[in-house]
Amino acid sequence: MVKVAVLGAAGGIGQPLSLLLKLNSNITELSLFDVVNVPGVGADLSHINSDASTKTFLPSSKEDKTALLGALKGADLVVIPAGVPRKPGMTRDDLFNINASIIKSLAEGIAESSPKAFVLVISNPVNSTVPIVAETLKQKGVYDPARLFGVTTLDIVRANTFIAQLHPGDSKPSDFNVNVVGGHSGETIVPLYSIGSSASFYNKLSEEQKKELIHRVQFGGDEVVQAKNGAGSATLSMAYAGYRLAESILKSFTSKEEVVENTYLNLDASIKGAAEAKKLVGGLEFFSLPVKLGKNGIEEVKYEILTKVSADEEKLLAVAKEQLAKNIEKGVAFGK
Ligand SMILES: NC(=O)C1=CN([C@@H]2O[C@H](COP(=O)(O)OP(=O)(O)OC[C@H]3O[C@@H](n4cnc5c(N)ncnc54)[C@H](O)[C@@H]3O)[C@@H](O)[C@H]2O)C=CC1
Ligand SMILES: O=C([O-])CC(=O)C(=O)O
Repeated sequence: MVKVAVLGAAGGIGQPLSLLLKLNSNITELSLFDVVNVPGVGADLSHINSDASTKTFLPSSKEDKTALLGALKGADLVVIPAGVPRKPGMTRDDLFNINASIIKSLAEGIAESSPKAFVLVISNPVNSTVPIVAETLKQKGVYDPARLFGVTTLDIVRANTFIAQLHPGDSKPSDFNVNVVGGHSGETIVPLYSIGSSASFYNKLSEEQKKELIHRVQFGGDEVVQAKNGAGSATLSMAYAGYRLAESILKSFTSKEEVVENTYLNLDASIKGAAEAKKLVGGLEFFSLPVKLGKNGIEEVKYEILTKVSADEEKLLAVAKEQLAKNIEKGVAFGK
């Protein structure tokens, strides 16, 4: 029995993400929460003849907390794409003022109704919203850092696609699983193309092409924001990426093989490898890195990758760390 709750289920990401989750045979119950339109989304999905049951929860007023608490009750995994997306000319940090309080109130609901759930945070700015959730759960005395995941999977998905596009004929996107570390906005996103199966392809590029490729991964979100021209940001590719992380987590419960994904996590000393990682990232409390997944959440941080980076990547990391420190501080201060 696996219950998954989607908070913000009627949105641009929430709808296709809920569709993908409805198709997952490991999920028995899908719980859809939003402040608008969610009954229609639920009715539509409920006709699909996959086995997960579908329930919807819509608050009757701003003060009504029962819908959220009902949606979350007994949830094993909670995915949060609730909040506002960017318009052209905005940074992810510009979303902080609106999304920070949305995230905080949702985290309070989680603390009350599903304190043991795995929480996957999609809402931007991820660099700050994840610390907000951590602080909120800490205050409520239910925080387990191994169960909190900032969703940065879209950066990896993009990094794989964009390098393959530079080598048409001799590679395809599915050949790659590029490590992208750091955070999830602009220069805090650091693709480590020099490591693993991407290295030989990356090394064939000119210096100019390398720079352009890294910039494209760091600012890939802007491409979609501009193309949508005021109608929002990435939703379909994001639903795919969020689903990939959720699916991997569920798979890790029963898999005999190691399941590893990248996530923006709290480098808390209770997690194996986190103290080593924290030292390597200059003491930052949050950072996206590959982690080993399992029944209890994040079982181990694969920090070794940080010891293998090239001199150029080291420079990118220095910039990322400086910006991340500010984003984390802002989230922690708000969460408190
Ligand atoms: N982590 C990542 O890689 C990515 C993150 N995002 C972020 O995801 C968020 C959602 O994006 P979209 O789905 O495109 O936006 P959207 O506006 O289409 O959908 C957001 C949904 O959240 C709902 N919502 C608002 N307040 C709520 C609350 N208090 N409780 C529950 N639901 C609430 C809205 O009613 C709406 O249905 C944005 O913050 C966006 O920046 C987007 C793409 C990639
Ligand atoms: O760019 C945005 O605002 C949405 C996002 O996080 C992404 O597409 O990576």
